[in-house]
This record gives sequence, C-alpha cells and structure tokens, in this order.
Amino acid sequence: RYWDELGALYQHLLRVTPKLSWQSPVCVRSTHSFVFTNCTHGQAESVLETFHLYAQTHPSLSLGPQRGELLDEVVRRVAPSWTLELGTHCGYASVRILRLLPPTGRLVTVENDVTTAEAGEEVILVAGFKHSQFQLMTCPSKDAIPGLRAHVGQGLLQLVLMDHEVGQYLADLLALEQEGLMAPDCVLLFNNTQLPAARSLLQHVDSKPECYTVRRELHGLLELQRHLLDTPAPQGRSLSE
Ligand SMILES: C[S@@+](CC[C@H](N)C(=O)[O-])C[C@H]1O[C@@H](n2cnc3c(N)ncnc32)[C@H](O)[C@@H]1O
Repeated sequence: RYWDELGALYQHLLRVTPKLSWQSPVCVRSTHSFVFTNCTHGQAESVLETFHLYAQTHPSLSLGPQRGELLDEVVRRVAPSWTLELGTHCGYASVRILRLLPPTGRLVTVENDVTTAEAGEEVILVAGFKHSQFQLMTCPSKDAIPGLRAHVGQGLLQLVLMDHEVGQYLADLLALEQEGLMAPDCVLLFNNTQLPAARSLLQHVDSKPECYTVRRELHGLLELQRHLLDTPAPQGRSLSE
C-alpha cells in the first residue's frame, strides 16, 4: 500500500541526491528486464500486470495501479486524438494510455535519458503497439515542446500527462501555452504534486482561475481542466483550500 509513496520518495531522492543517480539506470534495466521476461508479448494487460508484480518487491517509478486507474478514467472520458506524456520511463503509463485511445488516437511521449528511452520504447512495442500509434522523443521536455507544433499541430493536444521532473512542470506548462499546443478544453494531469517542487505550479494554477479548473487531486495526481474560450469558467476549488 505504501509502494506509490516510496516510489515518489525514491524519485525525490534521486533528484536531490546526485550521488544516488547511478542507481537510476539499474532500476530501469531491472524493471525492463523483469517486464520483458515475464509478460505475455503482444498483450498490454499482461505488460501492466507484470509491472504491478515487479512493484510488489521493488521500488518503482511507474505511475502504479492506483493512479493508473485515475488515468484510465480520464483517457476514457477525453478519448483524445493527441496525448502528450512527459517522462516515459519504462513505458508503464504509455501502455495504459495507448490501450484506451480511440483508433485514430496518437501518443507523443518524451524521455530525456537515452537508456531509459530505449527500454521504454521496447516495452511499448512488446505490449503490441506500433510506431504509427506513438512517437518517443529522446530529449529534455524543454527541447521537445518547441518542435511539437510541426508534429501535432496547433491547439490539438487534448490530454497532457506530466510525470517527469516536478520542478519543470510550471516551465513546461507555460511553454505549452506559449506554443499554442493545447486544445481549449485540454485536460492536464500532474503526478507527484504533493512534493515541495510542485508549489510554483500550484501557485500559478491558483492565480489563473480564469484559465484552469482543478477537477480533483487524488493520490498526488492533480487533474486540471483548461477552459473553453467561449464558455464561463466552471466553479473549481482553490489548491490552497
Ligand atoms: C516517474 S518517471 C515516469 C514514469 C512513467 N510515466 C510511468 O508511469 O512509467 C520520470 C521519468 O522522467 C524522466 N525525466 C526527468 N526529467 C525529464 C525531462 N526534463 N524531460 C524528459 N524526461 C524527463 C526521467 O528520466 C524518468 O524516466
């Protein structure tokens, strides 16, 4: 029951303790090899179950089943044509998203670590998805976002999941706005918003009630709804309440 919290703490430690960062590739290789060896290839549900099995005995950076179910609910509701994920890791959330997309739905997922990106891409392919359904960009999010307009088109992102470096969330949200990438009613999910590094994002959202409504914040996963330009802002709650 505490693995999700341990995962968030582990991720936080990796960020604030550079000496520990050597453990990150070890975690990636071990996650990837466990999933690759034990799942039924071509079956997305089996890939997800194997991630869960791994997380029962190892710290994991994957979104996990609890937050994963919230993600599923959002993907089903939004049925997005274009989804952006920042922070692919071993492909757990990518697989969750891809298995629920409508037939024409596409996922762009961004991972800045080369070894991790290769592992994540292999897991997504092993789950049975094709390069025509997803694109993995291997670069920091701040470099990926400016090039996305040519790929995705203006105002077409309907779902964004930020699950990378929490301190980067606000800068990336502002960049998505500046590039005009999000649809007017785009839904945004931010993982680990309980961490202190998310404070600037939460303050920004609180200061822009005319732009964003907080739909909910559960298990550290914050869901925001961008407002349609021609409709009044729905009544949301303040994050500082
Ligand atoms: C918590 S893990 C993502 C978990 C993944 N969404 C899942 O559910 O399996 C965070 C990942 O973000 C990557 N990352 C961190 N900062 C990044 C950045 N600025 N741009 C792109 N990727 C980043 C890390 O290398 C790591 O693999």
